[in-house]
Amino acid sequence: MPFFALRNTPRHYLLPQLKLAIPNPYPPLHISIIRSYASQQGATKMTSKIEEAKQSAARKAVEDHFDPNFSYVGIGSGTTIIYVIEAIKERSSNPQIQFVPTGYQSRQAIVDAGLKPIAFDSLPNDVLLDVAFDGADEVDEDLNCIKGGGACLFQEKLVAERARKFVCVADYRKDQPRLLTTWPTIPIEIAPLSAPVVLSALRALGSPSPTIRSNKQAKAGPLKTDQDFFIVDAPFPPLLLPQDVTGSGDGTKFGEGGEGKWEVGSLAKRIKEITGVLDVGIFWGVDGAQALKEGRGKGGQRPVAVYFGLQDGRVKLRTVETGLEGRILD
Ligand SMILES: O=C[C@H](O)[C@H](O)[C@H](O)COP(=O)(O)O
Repeated sequence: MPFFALRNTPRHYLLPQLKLAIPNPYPPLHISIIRSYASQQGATKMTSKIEEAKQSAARKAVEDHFDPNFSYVGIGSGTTIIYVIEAIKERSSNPQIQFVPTGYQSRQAIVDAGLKPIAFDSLPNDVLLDVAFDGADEVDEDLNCIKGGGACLFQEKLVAERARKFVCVADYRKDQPRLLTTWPTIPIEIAPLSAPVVLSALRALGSPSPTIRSNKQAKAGPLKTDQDFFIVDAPFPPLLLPQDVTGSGDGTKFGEGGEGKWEVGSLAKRIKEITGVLDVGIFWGVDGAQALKEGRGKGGQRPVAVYFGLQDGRVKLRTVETGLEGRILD
């Protein structure tokens, strides 16, 4: 079904319809041969398409939001941010710029690129970062993000909130109408001792099977974050936006967990309230531009702009103004 045909459909009805069935064009006998060849070829092609998409989005984001005269720049974590650093290096050799990392990997990447790192807690009190760049695991229509797929979220949130603007860079897979459309779980950083309490609180909120993330080798036990904490991955049904939420006939507010349905902000708040939770991998609320306008003296968790690298090499920019459709950049 073409997307434009769905545009007037209320979003919470639309989500299940996006799971399209793809017919198999090959007869059964040929399937295994084709599969092994295609999976090798396909995986390589797919990976390079994704990497190209990340790189072109990073280039555009840096072109639009980085100025070599900046003093402080936040650098997120993950695979996409490496292309951001690369693009910054191409544009600037100003040794005065200080780069604020969001964890171990991020700091290493800054140092490896020959840039100057400064720890978050060494920043002068009155300083706001000129910009913070970071990736995301999924971004919804209102630019709320899921982050923490690579186990970094707490420091990323600190840095995003300390920046005048958070600019997000991602590939086409992350561009979705609602959070938890294709990304399956909400990453949550917790104190190890609180694990049983947090898991049962999450079940009570409607998450069917929250799990503690393991290291790649399961025998190495739970994965530890940069804070030496655990990550819990909690599945929930796709998250609603405020515009999806309507009062139901019996006076209960839709989006507060009834029938397992949650609105983004309501769920983020409820999870954050659980004792033992350091932070939640939902970046929501005001963005940097709104926060500064309201005189909050700090930035916001939500990006002011998201650059998505597309499969065809172009880049799509989404802001609150462009809506889900976004704007294709030249
Ligand atoms: O935990 C990791 C961070 O939140 C990343 O920014 C996020 O997972 C996106 O990572 P990538 O750029 O590798 O897709």
